[in-house]
Amino acid sequence: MPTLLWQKWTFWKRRGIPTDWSVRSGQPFHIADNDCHRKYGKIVGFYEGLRPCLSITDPNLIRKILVTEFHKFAEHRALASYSEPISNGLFFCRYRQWKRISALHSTAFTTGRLKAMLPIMSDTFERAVAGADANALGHPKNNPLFTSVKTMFQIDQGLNDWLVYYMPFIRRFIDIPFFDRHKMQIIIDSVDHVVSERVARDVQVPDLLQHSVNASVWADSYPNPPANTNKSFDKLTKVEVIGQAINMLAAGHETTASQLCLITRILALKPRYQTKLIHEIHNTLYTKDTNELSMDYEKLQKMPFLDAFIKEVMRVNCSITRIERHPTIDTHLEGIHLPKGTPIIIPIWALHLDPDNFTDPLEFKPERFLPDNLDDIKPYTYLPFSTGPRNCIGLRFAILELKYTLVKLLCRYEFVPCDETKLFNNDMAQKCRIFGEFTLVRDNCKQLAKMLQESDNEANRMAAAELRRFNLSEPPMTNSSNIYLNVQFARSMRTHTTGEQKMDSDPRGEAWIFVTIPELDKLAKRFGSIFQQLLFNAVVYHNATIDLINAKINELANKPARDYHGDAFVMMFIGHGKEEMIGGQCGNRERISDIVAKFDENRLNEWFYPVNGLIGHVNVFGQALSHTIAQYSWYKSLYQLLLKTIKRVKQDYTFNQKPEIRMFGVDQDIYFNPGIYIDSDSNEVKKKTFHNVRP
Ligand code: HEM
Repeated sequence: MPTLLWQKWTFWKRRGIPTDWSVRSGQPFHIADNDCHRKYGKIVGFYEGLRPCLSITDPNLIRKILVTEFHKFAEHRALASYSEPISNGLFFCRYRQWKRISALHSTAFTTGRLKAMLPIMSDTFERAVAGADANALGHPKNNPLFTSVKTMFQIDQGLNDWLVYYMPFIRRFIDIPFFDRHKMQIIIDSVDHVVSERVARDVQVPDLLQHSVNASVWADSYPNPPANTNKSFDKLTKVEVIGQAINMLAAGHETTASQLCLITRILALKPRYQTKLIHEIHNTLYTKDTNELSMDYEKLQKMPFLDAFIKEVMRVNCSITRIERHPTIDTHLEGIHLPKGTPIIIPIWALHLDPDNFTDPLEFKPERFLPDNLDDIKPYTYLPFSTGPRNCIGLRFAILELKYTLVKLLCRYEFVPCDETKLFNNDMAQKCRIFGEFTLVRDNCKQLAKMLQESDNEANRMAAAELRRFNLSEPPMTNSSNIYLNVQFARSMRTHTTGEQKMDSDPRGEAWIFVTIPELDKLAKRFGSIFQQLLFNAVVYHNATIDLINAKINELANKPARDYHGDAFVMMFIGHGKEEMIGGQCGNRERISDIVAKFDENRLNEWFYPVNGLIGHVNVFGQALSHTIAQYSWYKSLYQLLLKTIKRVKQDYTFNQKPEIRMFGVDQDIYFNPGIYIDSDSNEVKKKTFHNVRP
């Protein structure tokens, strides 16, 4: 026995392949897969019980497995048992059956068919939206089909799943179903009913199910078989038609639904993408003459940002996080001997998060998929739908469905976070750093953590934990040269005089930072970095003279308002600040208040202008600011400067909202509103929502 175990569990070691010995069971696949590749590299072995499995993120090997040597690696894992009708579905069936069924479905998603499906999509969308309005989806439990389809793939890691994965040979003796029999029966009955109705009434619906029905022997038997019926052997049987239908329901429902879910969340949390998409919708689908929006298949293909956005969503959140191939014969892969049936895992999520494949893989950056950058995507590193002969058959349909639904939704709704919206972990960490950065004093940090902890909001409690963790870190981040600030939610900006202004354009606007003395260059850069992370186009003018400042201000003053595409404008002067003058060593001096005066409210009023169409009204405002730095620059350290600023913040709580940056100028303060504020009545931390005006 020990020899047998030794023999089994040294399978990968003997082939010189690193082995992941972590206990994978209990962990979601995508996490276990990602961890193991980050730790051991691109080819990693592990064991499911005694069975050796190989996980691969090497693009060259992936190409071989999925494309060039597909015939050797064509099988999926036999998840469904033979007694389950879904075992006849494309995804689950064995290679021989798969070849026949996939050939019959090869024309299921041609452009012509997709176009024919658009009216069905439209109808479904309208009904879904009507359902949402009437709260019909508020009680999904009342709809057994909906609940069964939705929960079908929620693998509960119960005994059956465990046996299927770890002791598949047991199925030779007992029939172990992979899917819940009761739920599956509900789906089977519904599909059977629909198909029987269609066949009996000889109805043709331009959808996928019809494709299977038309390719079946079943179709020939109701009610009058066509005279020239081709009764060839390759037709689908009744159980195969049902198998396809359940398969498509399962493969097509949760996958697209979960993408749409994440899309709405991203849009709510990163509103700049909402603005960008609306712009593109407006530019592509809006016809000025008729004042109408019209969408069709071709137009949807001509929206590069929409395409890139959806691709990036599917990079960070691929619905299917790993695919598998099992060799159909004993074979070799780059010299590695693989016995027939060895599970080969291609962990799509780990592939998408590999820094070798995508720079800053945790950052959400749709720009990676814009046409100009597509060449940077290495082949076989981005596989949300897999690739090769056995890739997702519904790929084109799914993308069309996502694009269509998203555009329709954006034309009607704006997505805003609500109290239940969980922040992304990444955002959370950054948010906490912001507080850490700007509250500085550890007691403040603790106080804030306490307040967040005590609020009854899950997201706030997570933020509290992160904040505490941050607060323990040594040395304090405030002394680091890298300001790590990312106010994802900064959606408004205000100063003493302007009141709150919407600020969610992309970019938010311009930030011009003039620094007049070389000793303060570093500080200016840091503020430049802050504004950049606040999504401004930030420019730092080093060695700025008053002449340069005036020249830039004149340039701005003469720029037509319509040429300016941001919501906010910030000008910051960093200099000696002595007697509220700016200039220092670089030349003549000028009172900051004189510069500010050039940007008085009257001038700014000209910058408010309406834009007709989808976007609604965009408020553009500019504000000249000078900053505490002008007054406190002799502290020469941002840390001390901010300490001073915080002291002022504490002294002067004019607004009950906790500003992320509050800068004291000669006569202006500035607030970036991240969306979190302290409610003065309840003293709770709350999240604020802003509503854009849409027609
Ligand atoms: C965002 C949506 C979707 C994603 C991310 C997705 C992804 C995938 C992936 C990764 C596979 C595995 C391919 C492989 O093993 O190499 C797959 C297979 C499959 N998908 Fe999709 N899918 C989506 C939507 C759909 C839709 C809408 C349908 C049908 C209408 C569909 C039908 C199928 C079928 C039938 C298979 C099995 C293909 C075969 O084994 O030949 N999928 N999908």
